[in-house]
Amino acid sequence: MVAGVIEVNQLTKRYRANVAVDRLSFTVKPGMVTGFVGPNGAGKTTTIRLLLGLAAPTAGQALVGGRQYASIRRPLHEVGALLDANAVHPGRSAVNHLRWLARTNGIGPARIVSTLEQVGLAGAARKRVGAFSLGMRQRLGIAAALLGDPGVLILDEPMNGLDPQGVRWIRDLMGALAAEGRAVLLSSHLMGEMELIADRLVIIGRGRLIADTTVGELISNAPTGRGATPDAPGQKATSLEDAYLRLTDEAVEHRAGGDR
Ligand SMILES: Nc1ncnc2c1ncn2[C@@H]1O[C@H](COP(=O)(O)OP(=O)(O)OP(=O)(O)O)[C@@H](O)[C@H]1O
Repeated sequence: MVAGVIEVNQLTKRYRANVAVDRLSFTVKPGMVTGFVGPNGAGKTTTIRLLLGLAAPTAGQALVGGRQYASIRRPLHEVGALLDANAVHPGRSAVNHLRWLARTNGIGPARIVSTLEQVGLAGAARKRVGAFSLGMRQRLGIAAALLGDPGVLILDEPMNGLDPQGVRWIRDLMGALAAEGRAVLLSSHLMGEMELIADRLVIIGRGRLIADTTVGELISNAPTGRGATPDAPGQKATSLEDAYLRLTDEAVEHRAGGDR
C-alpha cells in the first residue's frame, strides 16, 4: 500500500448552463476518513467522477497522488472506488467479477480470495451477482475497491442499502483502513453515521465549498439564529445533523412545505 492524497484545485464542471461543480478546492489526507456531504444535486458524484477520470473538468484539477487518474498505469493499486454497486454484470459470479478486474491490474488469485473474505462474501463467491441483495452488491463493490490494496479510497454512498450490521461493518472497516494510513473519502447523506465515522468533513452546496473542517469544530462553529431547527432558533447546534442543516440551509434544491 502506497499512501496518497486527493487534491481538488479550483475544480469546475459545467453541463450547458448548469454548473455542477464550481471552483471547488479541498484536500483529502492519508490516515483519516473524510466525509463528503451536501444536499441532493450539490455536486458530490460529479466531483467523484472527475477524480476517477469518468468526466473531464471544464476547469481546474482533480488529482490522486499528484496525478490525474487516467495517467495511472495500474489504478487499482493506487485508488479504490465504489460508485454504483449495481454496475456489475448480473450474470457474473462475484469471484469472476473480481477476476476480471484483477487480470488487467496484475493481481493474483490469492488476493481475490482474501478480499472476498474481508468483505464477508467468501460463501457467496460463486453465486450470480444478479441474485445478490443490494447489501451484498455493496460489499462486492467494496471488495473491488480494496482488491489492489490502494492507498486512496473513494466511496460514493457505501452505506446505501446496508442493514444496521452492514452499516456498523462499514464504519469499522473505514476506521481500520484509515488507521493503516489510507486516505478515505466517503460520501453519505446519513449525518448520524458521518458523525461516528468521519474525522473531517467537506461540505458542498450548489457545487461550492461550504465547509472543510473537523466534525467537532463544525458542530461548535455552526451558525446560530434562523436554522433548520425552527423549534430552537438562536441556539447552538448540538449534533452534526443540526450543524449540517444550518450550514446547507441556503443550498437545498427542493424544499417541502413552502416555509419561506
Ligand atoms: N451528465 C450530466 N449531465 C447534465 N447534468 C448533470 C450530469 N451529471 C450531473 N449533472 C447535474 O449536476 C448537478 C450535480 O449533480 P451530482 O449528481 O454531482 O450531485 P450529488 O451531490 O451527487 O447529488 P445526490 O446527493 O442527489 O446524489 C445536478 O444539478 C445534476 O443534475
